[in-house]
Amino acid sequence: MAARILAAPPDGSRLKPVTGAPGLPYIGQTLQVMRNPFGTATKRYEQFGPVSWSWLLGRRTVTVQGPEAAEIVLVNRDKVFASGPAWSYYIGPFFRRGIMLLDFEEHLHHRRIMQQAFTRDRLAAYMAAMAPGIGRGLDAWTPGDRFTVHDHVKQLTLDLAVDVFMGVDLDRAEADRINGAFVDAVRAGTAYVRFPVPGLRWQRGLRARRVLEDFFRAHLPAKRRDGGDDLFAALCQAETDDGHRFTDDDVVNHMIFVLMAAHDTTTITLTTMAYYLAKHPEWQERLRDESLALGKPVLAFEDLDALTGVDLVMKEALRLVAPVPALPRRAVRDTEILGHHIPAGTTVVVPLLTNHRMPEWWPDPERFDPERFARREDKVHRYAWEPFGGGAHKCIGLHFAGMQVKSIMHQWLLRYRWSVPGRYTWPLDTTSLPSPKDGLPVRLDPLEAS
Ligand code: HEM
Repeated sequence: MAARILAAPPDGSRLKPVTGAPGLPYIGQTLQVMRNPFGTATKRYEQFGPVSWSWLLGRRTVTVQGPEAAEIVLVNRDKVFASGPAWSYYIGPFFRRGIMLLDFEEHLHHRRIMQQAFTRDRLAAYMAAMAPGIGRGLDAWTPGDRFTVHDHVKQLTLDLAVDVFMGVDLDRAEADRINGAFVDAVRAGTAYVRFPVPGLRWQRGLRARRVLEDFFRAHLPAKRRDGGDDLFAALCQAETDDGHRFTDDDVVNHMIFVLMAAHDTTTITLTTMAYYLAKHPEWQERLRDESLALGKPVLAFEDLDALTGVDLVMKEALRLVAPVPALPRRAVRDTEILGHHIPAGTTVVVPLLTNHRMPEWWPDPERFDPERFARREDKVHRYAWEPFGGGAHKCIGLHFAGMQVKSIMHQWLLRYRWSVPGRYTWPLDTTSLPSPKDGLPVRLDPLEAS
């Protein structure tokens, strides 16, 4: 494909233009990137280096590969890369006014209030609150030959979110309705047709947003009145030292966003861990031995650092399959990245999914090798391993995520052993957030019987 420049650098600037093989206007490389993100990224890097452009989902998009460029964009020293306008293009109608869609002063204001819902004491309370739900959820799993991990884990994390985040009792039908709305809202972000057509992703996303807003608005007055240990109550009560609080609209918008941010990402992490632990039974046994050695049916806050194996496997799973595959930003002024001219208004994308498998930064990147984190291969660059992003928008829930993933994995390892046939390779769908097309069917055996 013919190489073309994005825009000529200003005269006398000594900057280089961004080059790329943009493809057809609007569509460009969308299909290639979604269907084969790794192959497409490698080819691009070989041809154009770390900074290149193409049409992607209707936008002229600069993709910056590798940790050096990622650091420039995410750390954002000159406040030139805005998150809101970039993310809004993909998910704005469904997740508007979520914290990730706010920028600069306003973002900082909301982030300082939200931080109150993620203090150490709050985290310890969430962790204690989720333990019984994890046990109940896992006990309800039916062992067998074709147990679909992804679907069951998604159900479990949603049920936990209802418990720990919302603190409300929902019957199965209502929980399913809310889960369905989240699924539709997330999938709408990567719709090819980006306006409402009945039955297509975009329209389903808009309908889902209404369902979620009505749901949280209906529960809000009681939550403000009664308080509680859940995240919903925490957001209602959160107050900074100088007395700033969230309005009702803020609480609804943040709840919708945080639930989405929390439940899909941990589901993908656990599913990826389960896949590699099925492919590498020696690792599954090592983790199980550690959990057995702990001698506790339920993981406590102070045990989080004790399970070193699960920590390594979680990190490696997040490297191999970054649950948030790419982070978009919009340049609000003319700027530069690694000596390339980026005109104001350009969408810039940091591709976490493919950055984590660059052979330039990771030895044998396709290999599942959790020990690489014990050897600290990630130290090659601060942004080589970046599943939680970085800078002002760095994941506010990263400790929560670790806590939830480890709590679930601990109880899971103590109850079940799981396996896949030796020749099985999962079909990873990368057209939205990454997930296995087949739901990851495994053979699940109760521990005492296997
Ligand atoms: C393994 C699980 C998770 C992963 C991989 C993950 C990843 C990320 C990433 C990459 C971002 C940055 C987005 C950007 O810069 O554009 C982010 C932001 C965010 N995450 Fe997570 N996340 C996870 C779990 C969670 C959980 C459990 C919660 C809440 C309990 C959460 C809440 C948020 C929020 C609120 C933001 C926006 C922060 C801001 O804009 O200031 N995440 N997450």
